[in-house]
Amino acid sequence: MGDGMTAPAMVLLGHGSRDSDGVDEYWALAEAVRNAAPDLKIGCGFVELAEPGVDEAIDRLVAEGAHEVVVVPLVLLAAGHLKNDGPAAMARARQRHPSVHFRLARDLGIEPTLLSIAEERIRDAAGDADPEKLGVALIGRGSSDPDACSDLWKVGRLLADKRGLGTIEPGFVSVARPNVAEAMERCRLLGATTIVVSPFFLFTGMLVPRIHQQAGDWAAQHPEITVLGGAHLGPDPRLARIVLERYREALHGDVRMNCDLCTYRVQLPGYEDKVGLPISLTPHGDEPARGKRKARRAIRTPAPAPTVEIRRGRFMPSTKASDELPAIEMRGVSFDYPDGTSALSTVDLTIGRGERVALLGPNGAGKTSLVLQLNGVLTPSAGEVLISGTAVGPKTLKEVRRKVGVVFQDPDDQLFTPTVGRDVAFGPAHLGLKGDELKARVAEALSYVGLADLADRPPHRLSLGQRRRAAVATVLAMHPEVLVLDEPSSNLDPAARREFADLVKRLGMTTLLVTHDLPYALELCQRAVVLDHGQVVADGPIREILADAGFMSAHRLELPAGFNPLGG
Ligand SMILES: Nc1ncnc2c1ncn2[C@@H]1O[C@H](COP(=O)(O)OP(=O)(O)OP(=O)(O)O)[C@@H](O)[C@H]1O
Repeated sequence: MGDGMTAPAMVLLGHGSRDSDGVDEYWALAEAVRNAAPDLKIGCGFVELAEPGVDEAIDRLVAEGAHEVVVVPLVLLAAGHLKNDGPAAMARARQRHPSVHFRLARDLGIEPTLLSIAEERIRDAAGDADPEKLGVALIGRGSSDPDACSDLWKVGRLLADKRGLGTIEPGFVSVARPNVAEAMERCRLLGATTIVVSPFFLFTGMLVPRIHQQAGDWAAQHPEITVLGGAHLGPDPRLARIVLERYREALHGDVRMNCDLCTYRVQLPGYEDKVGLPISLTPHGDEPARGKRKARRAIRTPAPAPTVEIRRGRFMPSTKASDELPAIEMRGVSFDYPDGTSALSTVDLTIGRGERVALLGPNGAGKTSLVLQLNGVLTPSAGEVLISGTAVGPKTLKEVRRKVGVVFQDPDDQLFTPTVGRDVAFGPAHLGLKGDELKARVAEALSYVGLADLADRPPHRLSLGQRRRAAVATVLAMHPEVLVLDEPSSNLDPAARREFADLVKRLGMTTLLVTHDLPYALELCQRAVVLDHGQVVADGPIREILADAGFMSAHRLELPAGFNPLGG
């Protein structure tokens, strides 16, 4: 313990960013808060992507003697990070320091000074544009959390109210709609000839330039409209006063929108009985991420499935991949098709050895485009893909295609020779296997999938369920390290579904299951990654994701009628 500090202390909780300018702006605002309250002990910490982490910031203050700590999140609107990561940081801190009193302040929220700063940014951009012909596309981050999105609409309404700023049309750069182009289009349809695109962001980061880029794309289609880029709020020293107000509110217990206390935080009946603690109280992970994005829901690291072992019925890869290296790692992967369609946008994804992960998302989300990066059929426009540490590229294609076995939805894409046995032999024969070794490889793969007796059968004489298992055997014969299954349950009858699920479980391999069949995904996987518009919008325990009705409908994911993901 330190010098016996008695006054309460404050932690400024930043989100962190991969963009160093965004992190610098956080530090500038922290400096402004320090200047505004020189006597207050202030710690600084981030949820992710920058250091120090919030836990470290809290521990430092406690080590210096603080026994009352107020955490003030530097976020504009309450959404996932405040509702989940803030309370999670509190819960961890309470466990580590049971004698210290922790309080979580609310978001900066809809506040007059903040509105004035936003107004100034819009006016600076608009110059002397005629207010009658002015439209403002007020762009927020976008969230699956309706509270955060609806707050942006309130901000828009308040800015439109008697300030002479013209038409204000809210929009979102990711996840939620309307998007940037749609907000601008609404301004145009309402008669604007000048549109200011104003990012309602506290700090810059990866998304503010993206807003301007999207606005630029729209402007290129509408030469008749003057489009002006506005600045985000930035570390304006006036914000320091709001931060201190939030600190005082929390200290005196008067926090009205605080999900650490909110009785409405978990609205699912029986949630805690069935699932345990709410996600906001589960550990966030051991450390802040270093330069790698963790999606909002990556709150709990799923326990990896057991390592592949030599046992009857389990599959054993021929080469032993390093246990330390993830089976799949995608770092900042973006991909555009030649016609310019953006299919993936800065995807970060790490899948550990032995994990079974469901890749979910609505039609057109980018699932297939992602899968095809894993075996080098498509090449990222930016970023990189590593399979067990091997970077996917022209020189490693052969190795990577052996390591990643993709089983397509239509087994007939993989079964094209006169007999099942020859189909299974096809890949290993190309690897150079011959004679008894090749025969043994085929027999082994067929026995894993329960088709040992059908090696001489023509594939078209098998049932769909058998053909799908035969397709799995064709990739198992290559001794892959990763299995990718594309819609494996489609069109299977209940018995064949069950047999296939049993096979996947028995193989115990690192598996990426791409599917719209959510109950099947829940049965086979503990973790889900949700893609939408080419971005990872959730990554975490599948049960919690499927149980989040708001999130699910925001991403056009529907459970079958009457299916309760929390049951059983
Ligand atoms: N060959 C292509 N050329 C141009 N755009 C493409 C091509 N293939 C896919 N896209 C576009 O890329 C985006 C992602 O498509 P993708 O097929 O990866 O999605 P998906 O999640 O697999 O969809 P689904 O669930 O319907 O199979 C979509 O906007 C789609 O229209």
